[in-house]
Amino acid sequence: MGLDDRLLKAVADLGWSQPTLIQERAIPLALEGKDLLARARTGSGKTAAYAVPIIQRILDSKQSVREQDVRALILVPTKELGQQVQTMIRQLTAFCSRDVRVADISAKADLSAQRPILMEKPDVVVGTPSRVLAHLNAQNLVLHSSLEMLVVDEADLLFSFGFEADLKNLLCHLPKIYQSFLMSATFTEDVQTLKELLLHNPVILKLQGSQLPDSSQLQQYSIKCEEEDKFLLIYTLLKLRLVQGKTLLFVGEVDRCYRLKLFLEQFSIPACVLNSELPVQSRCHIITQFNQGFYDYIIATDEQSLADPTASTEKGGKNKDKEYGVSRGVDFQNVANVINFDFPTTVESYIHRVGRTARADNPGTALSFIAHTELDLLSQVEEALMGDNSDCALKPYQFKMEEIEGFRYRCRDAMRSVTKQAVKEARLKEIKQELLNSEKLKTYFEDNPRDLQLLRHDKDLHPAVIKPHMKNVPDYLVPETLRGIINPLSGRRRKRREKPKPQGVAKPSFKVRNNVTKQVELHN
Ligand SMILES: Nc1ncnc2c1ncn2[C@@H]1O[C@H](COP(=O)(O)OP(=O)(O)OP(=O)(O)O)[C@@H](O)[C@H]1O
Repeated sequence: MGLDDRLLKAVADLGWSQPTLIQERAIPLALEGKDLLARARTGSGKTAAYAVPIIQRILDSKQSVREQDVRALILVPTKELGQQVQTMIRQLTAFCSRDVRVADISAKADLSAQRPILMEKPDVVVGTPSRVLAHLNAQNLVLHSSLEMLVVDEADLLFSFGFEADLKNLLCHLPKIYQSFLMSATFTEDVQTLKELLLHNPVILKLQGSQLPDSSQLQQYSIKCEEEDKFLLIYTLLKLRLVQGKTLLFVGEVDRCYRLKLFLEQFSIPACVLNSELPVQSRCHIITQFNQGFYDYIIATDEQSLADPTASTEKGGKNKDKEYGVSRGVDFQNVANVINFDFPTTVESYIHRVGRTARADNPGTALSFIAHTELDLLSQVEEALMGDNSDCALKPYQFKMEEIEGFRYRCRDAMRSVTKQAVKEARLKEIKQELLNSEKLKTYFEDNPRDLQLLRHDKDLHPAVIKPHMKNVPDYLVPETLRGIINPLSGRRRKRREKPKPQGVAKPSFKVRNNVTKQVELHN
């Protein structure tokens, strides 16, 4: 591709031996100066597909003596994504960081606090449309003469996050001519509108019919179970370590995050929660630490309250952050499993959630619990993901619920402690805790940017109600078919003292044993 050696060295350090399909197609076209509209499935490496040519073009331009100026603007729908894009660009510019400077302004710091950063005119600015517009209006950022490249990442989400007006206003501050890239996992009407607004004669790259990797990389299962059984099943899967590797558990509402966390706590299964009420510093820290292997489980809500930005004014929603998005675009690394504890409400949401696993070339598993009220949604997802030969992407998860009946008593016992009041208290406690953490993080990381190991986010929220015996699983409760192959006692305390695991390829996730008579009939 004729890329600068410093860029190639950074790519090599990232361990990327070859470009992904979207990168192979998009980078040369972008280097030629073409506008691009790219749709590629989630996790396919879209960020580098635009970041590499941007960096290359900035490096090229630095060969002639030019004034330092903002040359590229990257618009993202969420703060999490903003931070992630900045990190990716920093990694790619590790060997030319003086020549290509990047600043992410999506975090909710004071405009005036971010002003000095923008005054230095970083080559690349990353931000949400509302944030960028605020800086443009305050004249902290001036783009009308310098901007050469504009990226709209996760373009399908920008409008649904309520950024339409901001974006249109923002365009008035841009020069007449610049190169644009629109990146999206799905082509929606909103993307079409954006295309007309931003792109001139674009090359359209529509790379994959399927929006998720195929079954050789991503295995998808569903199991029908009602409310109590969901808790029984998740407890068994996690406690008996039938689910292995880093796992994202998605629930429908913020309350449910805490309900599930408190429930698992009873069995000494630690988990972090991630939702729009937590401060952005904490959210980003949780994601970073999860990527570094500090935590095995994150219980997350996704965009439910976000699809409708007005939800932030509704009862109970006033603290929600409309620029929050966990299932969209965030690069959780080496996630072995996504579990839909509550089924998502739209097909797109399913794709974005499940797209957090099986990223790049890694394998992954998705398991969805389906209550009878969610059956219609399941059919919609199945229809949308139907393969060319009418194969259903989601296979039934063969699990003999009757074999784990013995655990029901414990499960009910634990559920009794998770009262509405306990959930309410936990929710408050967590937010207070995270606000404190967030302050600590802010000041601490200003001085120690490399040290991210300061705080944990998976501490117990309600230690008083935990009964010590619940932590262990007596042998007689373990289904005969599973005895000898699982080690429920190997777990938390010992593990937590371990050093963080090195990053690596996600391991096959759900236990498979040939000697288990169909109890866990999963991958080979
Ligand atoms: N050429 C490559 N070889 C190997 N891994 C890569 C390559 N390019 C990117 N990756 C890795 O693939 C993962 C997914 O990349 P990225 O986040 O850019 O995907 P995406 O297409 O933007 O996904 P989403 O739509 O979910 O945001 C990242 O962890 C990234 O480091």
